Amino acid sequence: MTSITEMEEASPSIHISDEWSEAAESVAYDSTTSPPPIAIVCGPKNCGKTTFSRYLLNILLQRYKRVGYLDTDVGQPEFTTTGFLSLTVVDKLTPDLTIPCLKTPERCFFFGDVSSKRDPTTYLKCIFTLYDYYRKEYCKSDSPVRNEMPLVVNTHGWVKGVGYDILVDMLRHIAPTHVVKINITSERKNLPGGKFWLDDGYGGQVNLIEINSARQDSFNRSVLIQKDACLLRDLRIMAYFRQCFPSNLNITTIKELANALASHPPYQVPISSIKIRHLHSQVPHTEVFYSLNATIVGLAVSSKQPENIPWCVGLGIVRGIDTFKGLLYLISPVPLILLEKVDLLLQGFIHIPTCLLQCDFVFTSEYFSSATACLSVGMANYAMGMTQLLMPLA
Ligand SMILES: Nc1ncnc2c1ncn2[C@@H]1O[C@H](COP(=O)(O)OP(=O)(O)OP(=O)(O)O)[C@@H](O)[C@H]1O
Repeated sequence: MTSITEMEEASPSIHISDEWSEAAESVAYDSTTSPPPIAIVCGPKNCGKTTFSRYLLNILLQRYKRVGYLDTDVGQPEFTTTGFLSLTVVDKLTPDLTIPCLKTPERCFFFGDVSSKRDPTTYLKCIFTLYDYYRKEYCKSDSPVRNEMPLVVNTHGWVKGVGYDILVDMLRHIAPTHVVKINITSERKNLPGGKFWLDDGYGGQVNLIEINSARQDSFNRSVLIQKDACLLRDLRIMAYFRQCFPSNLNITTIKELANALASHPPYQVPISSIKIRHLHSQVPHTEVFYSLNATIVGLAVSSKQPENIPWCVGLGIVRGIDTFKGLLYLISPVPLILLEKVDLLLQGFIHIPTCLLQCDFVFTSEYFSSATACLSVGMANYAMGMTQLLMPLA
């Protein structure tokens, strides 16, 4: 197993100050919390929340066999692509803290947007449901101690206005054992001091640990790098669909990925077997297929209770729709065994990266219909794919 020293050597550009390492140790080895700790990491945008959360995850893995990671940063999640809210169980150290990696979450929801702004209520409902699932599965009072699992919650950096209210609601619902608050030098951008989310008179036990964002040298210069959020999102989506192909297949450029996706045999999904839901917009009934073609959709399993948000198993690209045959063609790395459970496609605002579309990844110019069957270069690619027929979904 990789040790922490090896890990720090593997990511030399990451600076772990004494303050950071003491904070992580005090969460992991806090003797006052007999059940495993539940730690929320919060602070303004780009202050190092994700970097600290990853580091904390590794420190906890030295003591616990596995650690839960509740990712509430819907714009730039750690182990999934943009638009997801997820609970992932991690049982291996991350060797390089600078490289994000995709993991299959234990449970996830497709929120379908890069920010919670458009629908804070649903956003919070997803997070509360994920947290309640964690409590039910890993904090049962009658469960053996070894089944208990600590939890790290990474949060979004929107800490003013509605973003602040959302964070307070999250903190109150989760009632963590530890809150790690990261401050930056620009004080007005920081969260309020103290246990800002608690009402006066709260009797519960919570440890607030305040730390500063990382500084790198004797001049106390910040190491924070402004990220290109759009680029990171696109890279995440491309890495996700790269999983459609074996890792030993030589796909190193965006063009190669676009070509590979263009000739990848899609799944055939009978339109009659699925429902379509638009998450943040209303689409007239007659436009549903137009709006779906050449888009990314969340692949979900609808719940028997309509008030419940449907669990999601992954993403797919709608490659084309043939209304004449009643089939929808879908590309997805999700294994067939999981896809068979999918009966709901969720459409949000997560788009196919433009750089992929600028290459050879051509779509049918419009969805098929009896009246408008058309043949284009894209169609030829597409038809080639169809010769290697895949199982239809149940
Ligand atoms: N301790 C550190 N050492 C080196 N670089 C760091 C450190 N902390 C943060 N950074 C760099 O600063 C940038 C922002 O860090 P990070 O992504 O962890 O912040 P964040 O608070 O999660 O951001 P956001 O609010 O956008 O989600 C990243 O490029 C990261 O590599």
